[in-house]
Amino acid sequence: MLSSLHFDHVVSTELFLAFFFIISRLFYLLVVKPRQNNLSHIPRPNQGFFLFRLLHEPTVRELEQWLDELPHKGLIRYYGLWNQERIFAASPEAVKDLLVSGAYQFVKPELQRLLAGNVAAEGLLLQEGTIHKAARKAFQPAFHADHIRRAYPIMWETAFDLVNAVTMQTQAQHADTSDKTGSKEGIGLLKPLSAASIDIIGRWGFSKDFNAVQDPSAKFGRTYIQILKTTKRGQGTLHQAAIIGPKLALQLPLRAIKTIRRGVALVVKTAETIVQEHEQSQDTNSIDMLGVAMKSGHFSHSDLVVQTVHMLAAGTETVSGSVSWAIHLLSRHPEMQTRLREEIRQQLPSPRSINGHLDLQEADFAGTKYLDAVIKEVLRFHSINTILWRECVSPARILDTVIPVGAKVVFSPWALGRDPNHWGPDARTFNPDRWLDENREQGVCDNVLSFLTFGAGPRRCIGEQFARAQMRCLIAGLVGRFEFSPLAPERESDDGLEIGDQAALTLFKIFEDWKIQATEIEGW
Ligand code: HEM
Repeated sequence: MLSSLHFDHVVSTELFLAFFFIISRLFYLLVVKPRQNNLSHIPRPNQGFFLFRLLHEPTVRELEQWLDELPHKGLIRYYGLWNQERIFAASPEAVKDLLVSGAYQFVKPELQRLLAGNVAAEGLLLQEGTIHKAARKAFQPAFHADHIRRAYPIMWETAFDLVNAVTMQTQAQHADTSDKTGSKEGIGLLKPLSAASIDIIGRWGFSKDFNAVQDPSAKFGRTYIQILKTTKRGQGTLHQAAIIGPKLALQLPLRAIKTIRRGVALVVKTAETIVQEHEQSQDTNSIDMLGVAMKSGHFSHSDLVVQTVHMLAAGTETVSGSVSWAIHLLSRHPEMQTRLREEIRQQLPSPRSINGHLDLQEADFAGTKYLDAVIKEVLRFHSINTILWRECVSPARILDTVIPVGAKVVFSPWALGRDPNHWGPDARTFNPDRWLDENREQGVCDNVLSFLTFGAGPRRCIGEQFARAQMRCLIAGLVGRFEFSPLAPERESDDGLEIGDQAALTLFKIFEDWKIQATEIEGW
């Protein structure tokens, strides 16, 4: 009896100590640690009592609001999930210190490496230091202007496939509604757009025809679209995963995680086959992206497999998402859409008219000034990357502030690209003409580092010109042939929060059920 009492006493003391330890640890992590650095001079917005926002990670909307309302000298400090401190590089000068001079002192944080590494593999985007520098140098020739120029016929051919796929959807929709009320259901554009970006990188990058647009049931394209697809429920799960920590979340027996793992296994297997085929090929003049990277002699077999998986991820959703934004915005501005269609029809041959050899070249776009202005404006107004992250790994300076090791620093292509301080009072208006107006004071913006849609410095997007070229072809094909209009204009806005998830950690993810009305316009 006595020993049992003694045992109970010991257990309850241990429980009490464990409880006390957990509470003090939490108190230290949540309350003491966030205040333990010398960054308190950086202005901070009023975010309310910390217990009420413990599970909230501020969205790009909040960053934009703080840019407007909080007097600052280029840095803003705020608290995110679990009261963890973030330093927001809020001016082009601060961004320069972060991304240009401090490119290798600020690395991609663990969260991003874990999430991206599970889908996109540890390729160029996630490599650091000297390993990154050498890999980047080896890849650079593959993205040279001459090499991108050769991609135009491939991209135009894919745009042609895309136009046909959308035509089939609109015809099927008409057949469905012909005997009913004629109600508008719209078509889903995201899937064929994702398929087009998969086909383009397959054909240009790896000499591989995934045939994802023409055959939506083809296994590779179908699986890849499934991995990257975004639903409201899926985004909810992702937010919960961020709360409990991605390491733990990735171990949970969730259906979404199993689907992603299965999908990624197929992608890795496909990449392995692609690399093997290249290694066995007798064609020593191979000029696709992988062939050029192989010629550098820098990469081992397994490096090439990783980089192949990686390029597929980096170069698909970003492009399909940005084209989706373009179509959404043009659908809301019919006068701009008509002007663009007229230019496309005047300057470019219809994909239908060039039977057999769809041989469009970069030079054909010499006269499409308005198309290029629309693309620039879409990329500025709706950067697909909302907030990007860094972690300080060696003491560094941003402006006049010493940033301690371990600090999380963010920059926001979305918010800075729409900041009236750098783009003028109409910064939050979609206006492609700003890129054509030679009379604008100070040019389009006062500092090139206010445009961060492709990042900046030595880690700037290597695929930028390839992405811009794809946008030219895909938008020209679609707008040349179809008139797009919103399904429910009264519920939509240029900001487009209804078509995707702005709270996603890095990318603005377009929902797979986003629909739009498309009508074929004869004559091209
Ligand atoms: C509209 C389309 C695209 C956008 C908006 C975009 C945006 C970006 C941004 C912002 C970064 C820098 C990320 C950071 O600093 O944290 C980046 C890096 C990168 N992008 Fe893109 N990208 C696009 C298309 C592409 C394409 C088509 C490819 C390749 C096929 C590609 C490959 C990469 C790679 C490999 C990196 C890492 C570069 C490095 O760290 O050296 N991207 N991209």
